[in-house]
Amino acid sequence: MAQPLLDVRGLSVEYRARDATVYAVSGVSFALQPGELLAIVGESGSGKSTVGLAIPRLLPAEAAITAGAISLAGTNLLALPDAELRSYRGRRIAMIFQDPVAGLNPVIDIGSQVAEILTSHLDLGRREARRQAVDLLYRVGLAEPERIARSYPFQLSGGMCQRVMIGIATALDPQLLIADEPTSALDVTVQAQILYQLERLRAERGTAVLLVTHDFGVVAQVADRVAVMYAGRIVEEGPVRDILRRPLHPYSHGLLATLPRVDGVRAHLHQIPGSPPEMTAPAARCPFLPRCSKALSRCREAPPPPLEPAGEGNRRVACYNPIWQDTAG
Ligand SMILES: Nc1ncnc2c1ncn2[C@@H]1O[C@H](COP(=O)(O)OP(=O)(O)OP(=O)(O)O)[C@@H](O)[C@H]1O
Ligand code: NI
Repeated sequence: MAQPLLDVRGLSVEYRARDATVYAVSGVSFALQPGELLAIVGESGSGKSTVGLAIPRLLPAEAAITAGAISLAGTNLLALPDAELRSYRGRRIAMIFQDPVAGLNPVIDIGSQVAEILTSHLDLGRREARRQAVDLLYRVGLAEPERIARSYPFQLSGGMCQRVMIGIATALDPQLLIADEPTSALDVTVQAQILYQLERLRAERGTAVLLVTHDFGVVAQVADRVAVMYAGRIVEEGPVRDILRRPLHPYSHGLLATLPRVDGVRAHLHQIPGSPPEMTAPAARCPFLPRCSKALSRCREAPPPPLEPAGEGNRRVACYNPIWQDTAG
């Protein structure tokens, strides 16, 4: 296969607080092709956002990338000088987050905020930037872009603000959009509209999207592939359809078993008995072991590495005793 757009290999991230170190991400690897939408799904604290923030090197000061490599179109982002990295952000890699209002300046009208990203990176006059800003607002599905451009964030709904954020994030046609829980704060109808925007972006502009979510319903709607995270590791990765139909890791199996089958009901992932381990020491055994009904003695010896099950091209599972049966229903 051609060189992937994004290649994350063996990424490990620690947070170093005064009294403890949190091993937030351990040996995470995945690749993303242009125009592909990969979802990272997992419970709160599993390390999803840490992975998303590590890519454009936006982790807080107490975080350290202790192992691994991250490359975008062949360029090693971890070795990129700060000045170059800054020009990568926005231009090649963009991010959107859960709270769009927090990302907007409350005292500047929307049109100026969108125009600002254009004029700061491109050689455009004010008038032309404003015109392109209005175009951009239209492109993200805002019906009255002229009026929206004159509005202030408090005059818009959360869904409209998230559309504006998608417009700002994609104004410069980035190769990669990292979207961290972009719809969690929105109600279900609006959520679907925002997901549709992401879907269009990658279909029409070939933008690769890394979508961080705790919601398997969201994954099922838009992702091509999914990486399931548990306690800082990817426990299973593969095409969404395959994983939904036949999850191999006992954790993914449990997650999907708790998913309501009725459409429109939002599923959350906190329903497997037990809780994830503290991540204050490097894992010496499979982190899912205490909650696993299928554990073998070798699961105590070391965390299982990602394995490619025979006959399951395109899939990886970090488990010595995967489940080989379809989900019921
Ligand atoms: N600044 C920090 N200092 C110390 N520990 C942190 C810091 N940020 C995150 N952590 C810890 O790192 C682990 C991974 O956090 P992260 O935010 O990446 O998880 P997440 O999967 O995105 O969770 P959520 O769904 O709640 O957003 C958690 O145990 C979290 O408590
Ligand atoms: Ni998060």
